Amino acid sequence: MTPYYNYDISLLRRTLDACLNEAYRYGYQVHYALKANVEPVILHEISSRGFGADCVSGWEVQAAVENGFAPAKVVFAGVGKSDDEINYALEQDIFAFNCESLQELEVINELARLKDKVATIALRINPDVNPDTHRYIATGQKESKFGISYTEVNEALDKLQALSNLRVAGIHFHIGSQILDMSSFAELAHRAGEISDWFFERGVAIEHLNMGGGLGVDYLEPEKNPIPDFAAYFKVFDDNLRLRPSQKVHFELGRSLVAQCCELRTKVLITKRTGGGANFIIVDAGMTELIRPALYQAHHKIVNLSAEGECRPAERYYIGGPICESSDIFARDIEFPHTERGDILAIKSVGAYGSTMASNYNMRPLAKAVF
Ligand SMILES: Cc1ncc(COP(=O)(O)O)c(C=O)c1O
Ligand SMILES: N[C@@H](CCCC[NH3+])C(=O)O
Repeated sequence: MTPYYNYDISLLRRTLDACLNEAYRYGYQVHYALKANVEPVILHEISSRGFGADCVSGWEVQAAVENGFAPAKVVFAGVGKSDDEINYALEQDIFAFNCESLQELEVINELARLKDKVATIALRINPDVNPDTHRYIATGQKESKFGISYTEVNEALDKLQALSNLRVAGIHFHIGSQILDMSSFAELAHRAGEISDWFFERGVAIEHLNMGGGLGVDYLEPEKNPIPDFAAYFKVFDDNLRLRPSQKVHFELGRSLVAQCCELRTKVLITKRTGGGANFIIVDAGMTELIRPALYQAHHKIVNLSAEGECRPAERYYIGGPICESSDIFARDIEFPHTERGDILAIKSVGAYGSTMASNYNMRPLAKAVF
């Protein structure tokens, strides 16, 4: 039955409660970013606690609504939304569209007009903050494809005068993912306050400031730090984000809520030595179940469950999957207990961007989940 995703629902619940306790302290609303994980069991755990949803496609909006998230707490971002996706979200009366370009403002306005509706929107503004993370998952520098740039905000305001089927209620930011350096969030909070003031000075009352997501997790020592430091994270915003009366702050957290509650269990198929002398373990999971190492050189801790409680000598190993790609490698030259064909390994911290980024490449079936 390997490979399969093995979930720890108790850890998920503790993580969600820790997040909510800290967010409530400041009256913050957290929307769960569905792109991280869309297992219905997981979605129900999250929606039943009152989290909102952050979606990046019409299908995610549908999954959110079908799995208990209130449409009035759904936000819909995305640099390219199709008319069908926008129409579906309009019919659901979602909380806000996070708009990422001037052209998108016109498109949503027109589709709302055809339905005789007024769509609530937030402008996703690219704050030009460059966090310390892999360049493929940084999203808020000025070269990024996401959001409306600083230089276009004046033009956006002019355009909005004529778009009577839109109501601008918020501003939205998302600087990237797997960010552990709180100073990037402090910089974002300052920038967001300045931008909100800029709108007020021009007669646009910003009701909500959406800070996006991005809080990172400990991939090196997941057992030591299973629950991210939500207290420090929200405090940075409380300390650095200057609010006007009645303004609300929203977040879109994905990884930090679900990454640690799942491991990928996989069986050793082959052990072999390459011509270059590398000692290889080939397992039955591959980049089809977890693409993060191949795509971002991401590190995931791996343990040999079969060796637990045994006294096996340590060796140096490469651990890879069966996929016909040289990048299908989970770990390179790591110290690991002596491993044999048939052993079961656990690849940790795969609850976020594991199953949602899975593929059928090499005609492999999607792996099952066990809770
Ligand atoms: C717009 C937006 N919001 C929220 C998230 C969730 O990010 P994370 O999983 O890092 O919290 C992402 C993904 O990076 C995103 O693109
Ligand atoms: N998929 C990425 C994060 C990007 C999230 C979407 N903006 C990861 O696995 O780390």
